[in-house]
Amino acid sequence: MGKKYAIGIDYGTESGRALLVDIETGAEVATYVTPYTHGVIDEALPGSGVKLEHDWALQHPGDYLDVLKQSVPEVLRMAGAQPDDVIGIGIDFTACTMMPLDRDGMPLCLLPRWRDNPHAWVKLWKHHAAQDEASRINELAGERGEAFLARYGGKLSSEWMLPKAWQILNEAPDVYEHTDMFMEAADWVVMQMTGQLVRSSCTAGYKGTWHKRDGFPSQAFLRALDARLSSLADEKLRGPVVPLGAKAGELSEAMAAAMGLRPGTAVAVGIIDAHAMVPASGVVSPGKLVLAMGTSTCHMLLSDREVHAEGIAGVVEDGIVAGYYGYEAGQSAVGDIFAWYVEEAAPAYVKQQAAEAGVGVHEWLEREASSVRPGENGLLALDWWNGNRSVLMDADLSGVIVGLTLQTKPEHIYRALLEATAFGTRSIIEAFTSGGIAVDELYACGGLPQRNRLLMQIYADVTGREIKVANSTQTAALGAAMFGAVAAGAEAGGFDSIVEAASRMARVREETFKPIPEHVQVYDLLYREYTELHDYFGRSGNDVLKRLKAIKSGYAQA
Ligand SMILES: Nc1ncnc2c1ncn2[C@@H]1O[C@H](COP(=O)(O)OP(=O)(O)O)[C@@H](O)[C@H]1O
Ligand SMILES: O=C(CO)[C@@H](O)[C@@H](O)COP(=O)(O)O
Repeated sequence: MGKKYAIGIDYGTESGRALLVDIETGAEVATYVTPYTHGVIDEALPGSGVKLEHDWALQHPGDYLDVLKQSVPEVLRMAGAQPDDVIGIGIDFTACTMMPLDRDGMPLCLLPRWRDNPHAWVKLWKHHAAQDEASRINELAGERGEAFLARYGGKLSSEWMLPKAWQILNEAPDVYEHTDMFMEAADWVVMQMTGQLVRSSCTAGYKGTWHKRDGFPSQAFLRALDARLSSLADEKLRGPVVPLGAKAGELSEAMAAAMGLRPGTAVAVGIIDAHAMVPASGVVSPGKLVLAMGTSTCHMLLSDREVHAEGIAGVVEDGIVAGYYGYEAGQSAVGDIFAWYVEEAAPAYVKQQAAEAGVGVHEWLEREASSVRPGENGLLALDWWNGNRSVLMDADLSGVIVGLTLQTKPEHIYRALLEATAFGTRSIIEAFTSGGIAVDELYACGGLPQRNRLLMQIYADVTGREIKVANSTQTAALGAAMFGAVAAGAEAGGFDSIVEAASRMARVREETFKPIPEHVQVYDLLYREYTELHDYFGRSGNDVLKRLKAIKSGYAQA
């Protein structure tokens, strides 16, 4: 029998990547990235040029289909694989990345009547303009003692489905009215491939406030929020919610032709990108915190107990691996903060010296920052460049750096930003442990661990824990491919469970990052200061960040 492959397609923030994986060995045979033509739309709509307000982040659904049509044939070509060799496809996606569809499943933004209306477009996970709606949902759910709230750490994020759908209703009631269904992009792409309306229990559970036994928030709650919302769950979020690991359907004739695959190939239920990385890091049992580190960081943990605590962005039964409660927490910006510094704030001489040294700006800054000892830069930063998703769950917060002097150098600031994200991760670990969920080991995956060794050493030093690193550089795509192999099933040459797939296809590197005791000591002191600053700016010690935002928003509305 010839080789059998699964394809994983990872839909990130800026691009989509297909990965062809050998099912027998987990070897990553070929990978191809298709950048989204329209990227992240955060200033003006393509075509019409309609301006967007602060905190908006949209995408073009056509870009997702381009990934299927370009990246998939390309990996087959690169590997010299035949369509019959591919037994399953899985996709992972950023979430909550949602869109309004008409009765034919067409995204409204693709229809001439709606394309000039920003609310007709895909709202990307980091669209943060629904904070008012999120705050009101949290307030009312708290007053009514709604059971769902506790599963989301006491606060829904403005990134989640409910605030985003309500923002559409508030600001564009005609778009809301015309919407037949709201759908996660992950589910929409699966529907394009298979023709089946299937909602993933992972996206619905973490981002749609859906629960295995209780379903979506009740009609009574939705009505109390806004009478016009009362049928949201029954109508616009309708459709079967299907568990992870299941087959969503089979590749249609038309899509098989477009993707260069065999019609009937098994297609898995979609999964959130970060969550796909858990089994792809070899983690299928409790106590192992997985840090999916990229543009943002998501922290995932399995447990056999359900607890509710501040700082846990979501707990979903069977949400990652069947049989366990899957916990998620997260930082809305990590790599994005470093990118901001490199692109917007690093002085020209840094870029010039990096170019002269023949290295990238990140690499140059990493090298310079490596010779700064912990605490030596005299700086401390709060990692809220894109708001705070755990522990405070507040998109209106913004970044802070204290301790700047005339002697401060770019590498000092860069290091302070790396450290700030590590402190943010430590506060999430402490939220888990003080909530009663054990964190015994740390696993890192995603794009960052492979790119920045200093960052990983700082994480080991700040957390005081050894960090294992997933072997794959495309952890999310590997996880998606593993789910594709499970959707195909053992009879077709795949697997019957994700646990089996992980034992065959996933592994960690031999090298780990170990904490350096002297660094740990200094970072313990600095973490105490971080916590002070965190509570001062984040827990109403001083609302200056919100007042600044209000003044800024005044200009946007003028
Ligand atoms: N050497 C580096 N050091 C720190 N951050 C980096 C480095 N190279 C890239 N980044 C950041 O990593 C992020 C991309 O991470 P990746 O995991 O590839 O993407 P995504 O999270 O969208 O899937 C970007 O925000 C980028 O700025
Ligand atoms: O919110 C989640 C997962 O819950 C992610 O999709 C989101 O943070 C985006 O992740 P990336 O950093 O772009 O991989």
